[in-house]
Amino acid sequence: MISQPAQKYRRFDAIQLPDRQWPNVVLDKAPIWMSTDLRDGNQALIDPMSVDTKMRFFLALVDMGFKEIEVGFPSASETDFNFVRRLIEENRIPDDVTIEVLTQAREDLIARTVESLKGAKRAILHMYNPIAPAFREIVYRTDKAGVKEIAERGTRWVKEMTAKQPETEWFYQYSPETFSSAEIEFAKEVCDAVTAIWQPTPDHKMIINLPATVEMATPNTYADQVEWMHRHLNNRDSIILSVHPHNDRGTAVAAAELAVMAGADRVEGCLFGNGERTGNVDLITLAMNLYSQGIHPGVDFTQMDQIRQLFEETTQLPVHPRHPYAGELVFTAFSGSHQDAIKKGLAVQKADDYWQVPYLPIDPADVNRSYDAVVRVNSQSGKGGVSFLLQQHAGFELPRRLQIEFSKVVQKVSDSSGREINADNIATLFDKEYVQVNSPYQYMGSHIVDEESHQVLSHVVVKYQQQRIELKGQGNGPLDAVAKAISEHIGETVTVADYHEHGMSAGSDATAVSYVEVKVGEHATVFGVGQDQNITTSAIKALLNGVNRFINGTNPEIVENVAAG
Ligand SMILES: CC(=O)SCCNC(=O)CCNC(=O)[C@H](O)C(C)(C)COP(=O)(O)OP(=O)(O)OC[C@H]1O[C@@H](n2cnc3c(N)ncnc32)[C@H](O)[C@@H]1OP(=O)(O)O
Ligand SMILES: CC(C)C(=O)C(=O)O
Repeated sequence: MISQPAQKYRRFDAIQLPDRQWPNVVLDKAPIWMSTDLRDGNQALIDPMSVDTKMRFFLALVDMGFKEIEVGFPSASETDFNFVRRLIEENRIPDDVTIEVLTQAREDLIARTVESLKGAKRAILHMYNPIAPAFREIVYRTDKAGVKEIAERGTRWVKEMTAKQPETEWFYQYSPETFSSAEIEFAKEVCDAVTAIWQPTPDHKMIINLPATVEMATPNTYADQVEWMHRHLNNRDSIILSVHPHNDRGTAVAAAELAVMAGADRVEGCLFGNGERTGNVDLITLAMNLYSQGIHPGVDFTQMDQIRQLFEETTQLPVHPRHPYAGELVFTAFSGSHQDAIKKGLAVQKADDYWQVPYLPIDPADVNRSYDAVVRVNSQSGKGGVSFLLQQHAGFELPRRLQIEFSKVVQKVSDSSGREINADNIATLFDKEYVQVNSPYQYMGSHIVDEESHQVLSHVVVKYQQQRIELKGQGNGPLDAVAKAISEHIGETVTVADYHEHGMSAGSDATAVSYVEVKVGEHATVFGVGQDQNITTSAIKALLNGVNRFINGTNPEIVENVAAG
């Protein structure tokens, strides 16, 4: 980069439109969409699509609900010509879909284009020629009158040649290419001249398409240009005003949205923003932005993952994992506070209420993504994410303090590996840490006697140092009685600080899970978790597991005491 960019680059001169109306417009319906994936998208690929690949893409676009599809540049290559022929001859174009093809304003190319469409029921013939100063001077070496004449002459050829194929219902689209950098009055002059030749009517409109062939300025500047044309074009009621934003400055989506507010009826673009250089405007983001505001876009991206796969296979281009609405990671939260808010939001979100889950602009289920993928855990995650995954994948509903305790266990593992830890690993870690803790006390069986005095007698058989021993205790409930029995054996008072339980699944396989927070002497509490078909047994196991964890982890000298008998 140079230190004085002003010596090399000029500021773009915005048009003057002080009475602009578009900032106050609220969008309440979708524009007409035109997919140019098979033309502008295709011409930008390293390896352009074959006829078969184009057919696969075309049929997918039809399934998504696109009604206007630019299928190629048939005068440019045999592939595109043959593709158009196949579409027509194999009757692949549904009655409510109109195909479009592009041509330069050259007689031979227009003739070949019209020939490619023989037998089509309906077609949009799209002709373009550049009109901006740099193109006039550098590419055409002509003046304004020269490029206007190219547009007029081309339109006359299109009119004459299409008239000779009356079995097709023809629609004409004209693009003053490089509109974004052209003098606005001159753009109008050329478009009006073309319109005067074609003579559209309100019942049979033509399309005037205003390309930001290269995105030149901020989106509000493009919106001003579009509003100016919308207000000044002749025969506006006979014109479908279309926009074709490119993404050179990374603001094509905003430019398209503001352009529609400024009066555009139609938007041309590509899936995932494919197209020349930095791409055409991304139709998926545009449509989903409308959807997220409660406006149905008229195209359907429910099968988002399949659409992404189709796109990647046919274009050989990867979709960025952060691509709005579609990327692999866009419904995923790693960070603790996000996970916490999402988990709470999902828990209270009602199916028939307005969507308001924090951090998720739309319901992932609407694009066939599952909640499972929403929360992912690494060293930036907190208790919310960990317990959400454990609940989703293994059914455990941890009490709050256990959530806090276990998330530290998970964080230790993810911190030391430096990697994401998935739901299966979390479930395994939980099982190992809290449930399968069979030493020094391994539960073998129990006998609980409920006396009339409301005192409970427990006899718990455990395996301890390779031997079966029986621990006996008396308390005012089964857990209390077992706690007393263990207290006696380890020589420290064991109490139950907190207790939670829930069922794990319905039917004959139903098991109960118990979470017992154990306090030994004056030490900090620890949790144990037990699972069993019998709820009392699950609670006793949880208590033993808590004591085992305490002995193993917190207080090794008790192990020695216990071992010494
Ligand atoms: C912004 C866009 O995306 S526009 C679409 C761009 N897409 C494509 O170009 C893909 C397909 N194109 C092609 O394969 C080729 O350009 C072809 C086959 C159509 C034509 O190829 P060629 O005849 O070799 O011409 P080429 O494309 O190089 O064009 C150069 C000539 O056409 C003229 N020309 C370029 N665009 C246009 C136009 N829209 N209308 C009229 N003439 C044009 C140029 O001034 C130049 O004329 P010159 O030879 O007298 O100097
Ligand atoms: C042909 C036109 C519409 C085009 O692709 C562009 O200007 O980007």
